[in-house]
Amino acid sequence: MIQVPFFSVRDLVVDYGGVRAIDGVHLEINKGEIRGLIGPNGAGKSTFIDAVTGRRIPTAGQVQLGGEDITQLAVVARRMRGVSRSFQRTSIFHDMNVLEQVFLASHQAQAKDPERDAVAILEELDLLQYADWRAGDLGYGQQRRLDLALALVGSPSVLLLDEPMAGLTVTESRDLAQHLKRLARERNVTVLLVEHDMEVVFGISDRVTVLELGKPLAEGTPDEIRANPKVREAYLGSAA
Ligand SMILES: Nc1ncnc2c1ncn2[C@@H]1O[C@H](COP(=O)(O)OP(=O)(O)OP(=O)(O)O)[C@@H](O)[C@H]1O
Repeated sequence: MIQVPFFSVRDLVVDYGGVRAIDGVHLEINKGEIRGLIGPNGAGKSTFIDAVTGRRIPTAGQVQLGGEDITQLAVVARRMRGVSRSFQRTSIFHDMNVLEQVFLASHQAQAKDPERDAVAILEELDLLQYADWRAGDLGYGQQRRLDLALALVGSPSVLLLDEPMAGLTVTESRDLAQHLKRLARERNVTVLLVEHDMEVVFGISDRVTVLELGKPLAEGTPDEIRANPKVREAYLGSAA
């Protein structure tokens, strides 16, 4: 039996005026898979996430979810179909308390029972003990976990994470990575992880795609990508 990929992007092209930021990217991800997306600065990773989530309509190509073409849908319509994201910088509200903002986000995402959804997510991310804290009083590692909580409300089926470990210590990064891996498995979420911390990407991804100047350079298991001479030359350098 042929398995139809749960999530696919076909021949994607994205231009910013005269700059071609994504130039023919084709990518297929199975349900529940964690896919790492890496590449040097300016490779097009954030642009790729913007095009998949509807923040930027592509010049050409298609985005499909569960066989449905969602390329022309607006951000909110995609979120309702289960496409969620986090941003490079945290998008939390510092003056609002933790539970309140996860509850509101859950309500907005039209979860069946927003309060139950919010409490369950906070518990899974070890944040429930801070439920009545002002978010701005949390440590930075906890704030990034709150970011992940906000992206997980309403049980999305696809989660696109743009550098969720940015600014974290090594211990905090490893901790967030383990939470992410467990949540992806338990909730059967398909994850696209853009991250500069290679240990995290290689440690939790099922497969890794490498972009260079908007084009796909390589795809494979973490071991295959580590060993790929093209990738080592273009990106990982002698540190690989
Ligand atoms: N709003 C914009 N207007 C014009 N060009 C842009 C815009 N945003 C990004 N670009 C260009 O598109 C290309 C891809 O940028 P993008 O931010 O997607 O790369 P990235 O791989 O996410 O980089 P980084 O790792 O630094 O976040 C770069 O050449 C960048 O300069």
